[in-house]
Amino acid sequence: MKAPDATTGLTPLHDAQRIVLDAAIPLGLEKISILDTLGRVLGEDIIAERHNPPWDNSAMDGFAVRAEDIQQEHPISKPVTLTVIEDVPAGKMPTKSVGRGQAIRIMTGAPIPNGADTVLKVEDTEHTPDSVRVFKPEPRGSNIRPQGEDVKKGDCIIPKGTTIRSGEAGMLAILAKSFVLVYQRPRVAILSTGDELADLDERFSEEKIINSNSYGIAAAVQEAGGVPILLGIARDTPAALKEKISHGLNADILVLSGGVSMGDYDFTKAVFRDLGAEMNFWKLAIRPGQPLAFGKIQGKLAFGLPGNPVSSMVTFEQLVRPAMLKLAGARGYGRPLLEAVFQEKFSKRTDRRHFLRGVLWREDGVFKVRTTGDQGSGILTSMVKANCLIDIPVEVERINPGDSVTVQLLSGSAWLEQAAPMVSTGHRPSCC
Ligand SMILES: Nc1nc2c(c(=O)[nH]1)N[C@H]1C(S)=C(S)[C@@H](COP(=O)(O)OP(=O)(O)OC[C@H]3O[C@@H](n4cnc5c(N)ncnc54)[C@H](O)[C@@H]3O)O[C@H]1N2
Ligand code: MOO
Repeated sequence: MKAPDATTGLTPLHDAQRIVLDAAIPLGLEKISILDTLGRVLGEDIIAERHNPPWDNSAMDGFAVRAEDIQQEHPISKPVTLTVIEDVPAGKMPTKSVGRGQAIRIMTGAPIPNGADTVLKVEDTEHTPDSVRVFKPEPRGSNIRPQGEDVKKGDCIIPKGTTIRSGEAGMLAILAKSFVLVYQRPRVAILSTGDELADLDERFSEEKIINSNSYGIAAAVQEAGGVPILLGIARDTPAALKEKISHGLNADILVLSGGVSMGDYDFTKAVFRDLGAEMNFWKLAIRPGQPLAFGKIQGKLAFGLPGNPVSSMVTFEQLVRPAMLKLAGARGYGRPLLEAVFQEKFSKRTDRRHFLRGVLWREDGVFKVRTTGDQGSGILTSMVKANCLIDIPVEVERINPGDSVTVQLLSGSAWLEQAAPMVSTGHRPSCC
């Protein structure tokens, strides 16, 4: 790791990410039902034990024929007539072979009978129960889906480390895998610190503020595929902090928020050290989210995130989420990235990488992005409005409208849904 920058004393995010990822070791495996696999990471290679489709089958409703029987010079005026010898619906095997001058009526998905090498679409024919007239000759092999065109027996179809989506779930069913091995979901214990905090629904006096970080972080944990365990609020004493932390050490990751900066009541660092953690305390070269503690306590990853609500969310995104994904066995640890055209003026000092909360949309075939407005680290509405984080590198001092920027897409498809109404007005649709 590079030492913190000599003039600023700040540690590059990239170095912190490398240390965190090096410390994160994938969890064990468990066997689960196919119905529970959505979003889980596969812990085994899925090898096909049979072909899909299992046999050559028809891609159309029509007639299975021999190509050589339907080649004709004047199909409209002198169509060939074939004798229909059998009906094969999907789910039945043919019992007869197609001989010269013969056809078998066949439905989409049904196995191709022996002797046939081509399927005619029903709408290109005239037919009775016993005969079919062919008005449009098809080349040999038309409308036949060959055995194994999708999956070949013995091939690795879904590799270990794949996150299961609907396509993979369907494929598991095709391959008759009703139970599969997946990585365990990371359990993340969440603790908020601070005497100023009151918990949601608690009766509290006017000097208190509601603990929102625990709930934002819990949702972020779930979105990353983990299981949140809420430890509540620790008061600002080392003893209270230690006691609460001890409850969280059954989890795989411990995430604290608050108490990591320079205040008289900021004990996170000291308590982490007392608990035997080999501690990294960083002043990260990012904004928001400068002060941050990270280490291992009794083998568990422990993060002390900054208390400001946006800072805790942004540092979760950049450090905790990647660690969770590595624990969960995933192959990639980052969000999807896009290049977009910045729509505003922005300037900053060249000491920190900034993560601006942004609104991304597509207009005239181009991705465009603007900020959500004020970017203070206590302005949580900036996260509510955002569908992306705009990543402004450390060394960049100024961005002008029309400049290209990199954005990290936040969860789901919100950026697509929001695009249209937000573009024209620049605001969220108002509440009713
Ligand atoms: N002298 C310095 N002061 C501060 C520095 C610094 O470098 N030198 N850094 C500032 C930055 S940047 C940040 S970020 C904060 C981080 O402070 P802490 O992690 O110690 O957090 P707190 O002081 O406990 O709280 C900060 C702020 O966030 C609110 N908060 C805390 N926990 C929650 C919660 N669970 N839910 C909602 N809001 C929470 C808290 O009330 C404060 O307003 O330090 C700066 N100071
Ligand atoms: O890092 Mo603090 O998060 O800038 O407010």
